[in-house]
Amino acid sequence: MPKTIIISNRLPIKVQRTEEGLAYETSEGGLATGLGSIYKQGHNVWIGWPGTYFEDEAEEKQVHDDLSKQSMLPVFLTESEIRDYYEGFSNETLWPTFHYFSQYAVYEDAYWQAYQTVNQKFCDAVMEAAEPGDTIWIHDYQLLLLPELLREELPKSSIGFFQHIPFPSFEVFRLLPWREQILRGMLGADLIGFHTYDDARHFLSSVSRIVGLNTAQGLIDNGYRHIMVDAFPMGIDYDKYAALADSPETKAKIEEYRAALPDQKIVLSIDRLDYSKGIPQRLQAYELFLKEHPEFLGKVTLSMLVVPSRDQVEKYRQLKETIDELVGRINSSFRTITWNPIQYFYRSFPIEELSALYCVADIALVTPMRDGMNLVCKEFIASKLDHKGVLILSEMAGASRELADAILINPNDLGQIVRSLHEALTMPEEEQMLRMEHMQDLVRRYNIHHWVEIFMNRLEYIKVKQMSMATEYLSEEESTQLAENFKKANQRMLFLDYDGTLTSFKKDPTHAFPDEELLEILRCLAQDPKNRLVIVSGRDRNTLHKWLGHLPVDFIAEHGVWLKKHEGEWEMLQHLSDAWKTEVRPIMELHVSRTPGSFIEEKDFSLVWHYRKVDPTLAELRARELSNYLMFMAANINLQVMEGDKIVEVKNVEVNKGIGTTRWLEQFPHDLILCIGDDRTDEDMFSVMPEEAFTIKVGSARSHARFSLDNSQEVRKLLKALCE
Ligand SMILES: O=P(O)(O)OC[C@H]1O[C@H](O[C@H]2O[C@H](CO)[C@@H](O)[C@H](O)[C@H]2O)[C@H](O)[C@@H](O)[C@@H]1O
Ligand SMILES: O=c1ccn([C@@H]2O[C@H](COP(=O)(O)OP(=O)(O)O)[C@@H](O)[C@H]2O)c(=O)[nH]1
Ligand SMILES: [Mg+2]
Repeated sequence: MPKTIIISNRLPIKVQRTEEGLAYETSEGGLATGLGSIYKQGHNVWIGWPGTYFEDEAEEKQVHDDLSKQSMLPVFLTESEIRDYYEGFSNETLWPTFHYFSQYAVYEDAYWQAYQTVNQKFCDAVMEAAEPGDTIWIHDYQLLLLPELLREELPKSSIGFFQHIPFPSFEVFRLLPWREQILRGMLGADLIGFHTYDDARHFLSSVSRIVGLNTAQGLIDNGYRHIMVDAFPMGIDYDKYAALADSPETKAKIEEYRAALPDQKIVLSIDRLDYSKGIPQRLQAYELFLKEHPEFLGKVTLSMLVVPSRDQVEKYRQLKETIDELVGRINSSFRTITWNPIQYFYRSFPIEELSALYCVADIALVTPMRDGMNLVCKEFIASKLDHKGVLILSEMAGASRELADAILINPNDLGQIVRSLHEALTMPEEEQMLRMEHMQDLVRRYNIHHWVEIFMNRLEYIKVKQMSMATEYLSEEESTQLAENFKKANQRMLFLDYDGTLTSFKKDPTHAFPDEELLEILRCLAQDPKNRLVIVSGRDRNTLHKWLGHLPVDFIAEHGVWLKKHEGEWEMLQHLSDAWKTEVRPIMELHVSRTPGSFIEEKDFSLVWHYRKVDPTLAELRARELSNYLMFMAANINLQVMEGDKIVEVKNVEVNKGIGTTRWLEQFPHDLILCIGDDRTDEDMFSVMPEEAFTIKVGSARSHARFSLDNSQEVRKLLKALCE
C-alpha cells in the first residue's frame, strides 16, 4: 500500500548521549510537537536528523535500528554539516531573512554549499524509502531545495511542501544571493503551503518577479505542471491537550503550583530562545507595567519558560545574555522577601508540567516580533477546561489571523502591551469565558488532523488536475493512426502556427523567413484540393503575405486580428480600437531607453516589447517590471498582457487564436483536423478544437494539446509524410 513520507530537518525525537547510553527525548518546537501525533498512522515514515552528532558507525547503527522500530529514518549530519547547513545557512541566513531580521543574516558561500549538499543527502535518504505511489511531504526552510531534487528523481510523484515560518515580502526575500535557486527548489513541489494568506501572497510575488512565472489565482504554471500555493493554518492535537489538562498527573502539579504561588495572578510565557519571539520587549513591557501599576506589586508573577535552542549561533548566545540581564535587573529592583516578579526558567519542561502551567495561568503573554504560527497560544487555549483566562497575542504571529478574540498587540508598542496586561488582569470572568469559548471552538475544529486532511486533499486535487492536462509524445502508433485517418478524409483542415512550429526560433525575427524545404512542404499540402491550410500566427499580415502569400494558403494574422482566405481579401475579425496605443507606447519607449538592445514591434492592434538581444539578467528584471506595470494599467482599458518567448505583448482583450480558428471551423465543413503550435498563444486554439482533432504541441511544456513533438524538424517530417 502506498505510504506518506514525512521529511523535516528535525525528527520528532532527539537522541542524547548519556552515561547510561543513548537516551531518546521528544523534540521541542512547533513542527515536531504538531506532527508528532499523526505520523505513526499506517506504515508512514518520518525522515530527519536525530539532533546530535555521532562519532562512530556502531552508534549510528544503533540509532538507526531503534528509530526504525518507531517508523523513523535518521539522516546523520557531520559536525561541519551541523555548523554550516543547520546553524549556518538555515539559522544564520534563512531564519533571520524570513523573520524580517535581515540585518542579522550572514551570506556565506560555504554555508550555501553545505545547504545544497545536505539537501541532496536528504534526497538520497528519501530515495531509499520511496516506492511508486508514495506521497512525499517535505517540511520547512531547512529543505527548500529538496522538492526539486526529488522531482528530478521521481518526475511523476506527489510532492507537498509546507513552510512553517513566515515567507517575507519580495523586497526582503530578494536580498538573498541565492533567491532564484531557492524558489526553483521549492517549485519542485505540486502543492506549497504556508500558515497565512500573506505568506502565500509574498511567495507568489517573489515567484512572479524573480522566476518570471505566471501566478494567477494561486496557481503557478511552470510550463510543465500547475503548482498550487495556498494557506493552511496549522492546528494542534486539541483532544490531547484537553485530556492532559484533566489527567491526575497534571492535577497534582496544579495543586503544587497553586500552593507555591498563593493569591498570585500568573502571567505565562513559553518560547524557544529566539530573537523572533520578542522576549526582551516582553520583559521591558512587564517592567513598565510594574512601574505604572504599583497596585499589582506582590500580586502578579510572570512565569517565563525559555527553552534552549540553537545556542551555538552567536545571535542566540547574545540574546540569552540580554534576557539574563533584563530578568536580573527587574527582579532585583522589584522583588521582596516574599515575592518575585519573574520566575525565569532556561530549560525544557515535560508535557504534564507544561499542561499544569497552561491551566494555572491567568494570562498567556505571547509577543513575537514574527512567528510563522505559534502553537503555544493554541495549547494554552485547549488547556482551559474552565474557559477562564486571557490570551495576549502579537499581531505578527500567524495565529493572530485566526484568534480574533485574543487581545491583539503590536510587540513594538510597549505602552499597548502595558494597557493589555492591565485589561487582561481586570477583565470580568464572563468576558474571559465568552472570548475563550470562541477561541476554543476554532482551535478544536481546525485541529492538527483537520490540517493534515485538507493539505492532503489539496495535494490529491492538484495531481488530478495536472493529469487531466498531461500531453503525451506523439508515438509511432498515433502517427500511423493520423496518417490513416488523413488518407481517408476528404475535407481536411490544417491549422499551423508559424514561428517555433514550422521554423525554429531565430535571434532576429526577420531571419525566420521560410526556406526552400518549408515552402516545398506547404506547396505540396496546399495544392491538394482535399486540404485547407491555415497559417495561424502572431505575426503582422504584411510579413506573412510577403513570405507565403504566393501559396494557396489561408491566414489568421496578429493572433486573430486579420483573417484571409486564399481566395479572398484581408478582413478584420471585428471592429477593434487601437486608441490605447497612445498610452502604452510611451511606457514601452521608456523601457527601451532604459534597456539597451530591446525594441518595440508595432502591429495593428498590438505592441510588442522584444528583449532577445538584451543581457539576460537585466532583461528578466525589466520584463517583469514592464509586465507588472502594464497588467496594472491594462485591467482598466480592456487589454491583455502576455509574456511570451523573450517578449512582452499587449493587445486587445478580444483577440486570440482560438476565436480566429473557430471562424474557420464554423464556415468550412471538415472531417479531419490537424492543429500544431508551440507557444502560450497556441493554447487558445488547442482549447477550442473538438475532442477528436489531432492537436500537437511543439516542445515539452504542459499543454491543452493531446500530443507533443520535440521541435520544428519533427513537425516538418510529419507534414512531409502526410503529403506523400
Ligand atoms: O529544530 P530547531 O532548530 O531546534 O527549531 C525548532 C523548530 O522551530 C520552528 O517552528 C515553527 O513551526 C511551528 C509550527 O508550524 C510554528 O508555530 C512556529 O511559528 C515556527 O517557528 C521551525 O519552523 C522548525 O523547523 C524547527 O524544528
Ligand atoms: O519545554 C518545552 C516548552 C515548549 N515546548 C513545545 O514547543 C512548541 C513550540 O512551538 P511554537 O509553534 O510555539 O514555536 P516554535 O518553537 O516552533 O517556533 C510547543 O508545541 C510547545 O509545547 C516543548 O516541547 N517543551
Ligand atoms: Mg509559435
